[in-house]
Amino acid sequence: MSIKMKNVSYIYGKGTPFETIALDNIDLEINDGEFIGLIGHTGSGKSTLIQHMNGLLKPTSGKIFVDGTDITEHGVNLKEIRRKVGLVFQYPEHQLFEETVFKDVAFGPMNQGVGAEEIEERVKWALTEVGLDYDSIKDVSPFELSGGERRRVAIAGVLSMHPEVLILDEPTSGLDPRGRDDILEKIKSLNSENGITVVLVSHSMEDVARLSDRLIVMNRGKIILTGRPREVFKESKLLMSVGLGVPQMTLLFERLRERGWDVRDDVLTVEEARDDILKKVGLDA
Ligand SMILES: Nc1ncnc2c1ncn2[C@@H]1O[C@H](COP(=O)(O)OP(=O)(O)OP(=O)(O)O)[C@@H](O)[C@H]1O
Repeated sequence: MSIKMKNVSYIYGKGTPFETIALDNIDLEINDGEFIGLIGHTGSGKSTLIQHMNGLLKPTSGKIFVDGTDITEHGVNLKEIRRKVGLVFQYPEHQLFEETVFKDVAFGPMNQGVGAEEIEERVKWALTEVGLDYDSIKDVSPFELSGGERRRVAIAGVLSMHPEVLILDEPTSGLDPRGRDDILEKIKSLNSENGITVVLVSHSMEDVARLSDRLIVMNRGKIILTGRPREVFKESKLLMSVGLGVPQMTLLFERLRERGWDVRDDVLTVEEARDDILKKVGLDA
């Protein structure tokens, strides 16, 4: 399923002294089946952008088309759009509230009037997709689970709606390295095996470089760069100028060290650091 934005702007607190232009004339096209990595410095507009993709926020001006339907028009079935375009917020496990894992994952389809038998099938499928064992976890209270398991249950709660697009805002934050890799692998397979279009918001250059077909780089409410990871990382000076250079690379090196990699401390230039990153994520060919 495709998402298209035309001249989209969004202003928080319009007409007040706190007015902030969070999106500034965005033109964007996400194609069916793509895996998009959305990156940008804190406050660049990533969260605001993704909330426009399923109609949670309405643009101050501009148009948004989901599968050809203009979702900014009056009378559009936004409930159906939100089913098709699933949004996983940061720390989604904070929104778990039911007594059992089953009830939590079943909540969305139940609200849509899906029949009991199909709900059970969907819950089973969604929990399996995120790497949890249905039989042993379905009757457990989400509050008895580990942080990583709760995160998976929350993602399963969006998957049970059978979305065609899955948007995730920093789905790995706060997880340990193994938990992070495991969740990212599942997300990648939802894209490559099930054909779900994915938009992944991440501060990890390593993750987006490895997983995405295409990167979108935001700065101050604008898209300043888009392209295949290899093309985007070539623009090291531009990335540096918008605060996306050295700190992310430092983080990447820390992560690689955590995994026992022998990482040099003496990276002197951005170009060297970039080449190192490209090599480590296998994009140096
Ligand atoms: N509810 C709000 N009210 C007013 N201003 C807001 C609100 N939410 C975000 N902003 C402002 O809009 C701009 C874009 O914020 P947004 O949260 O979309 O950025 P982001 O790239 O997702 O940041 P982060 O990486 O920290 O999540 C920032 O200047 C932010 O301060």
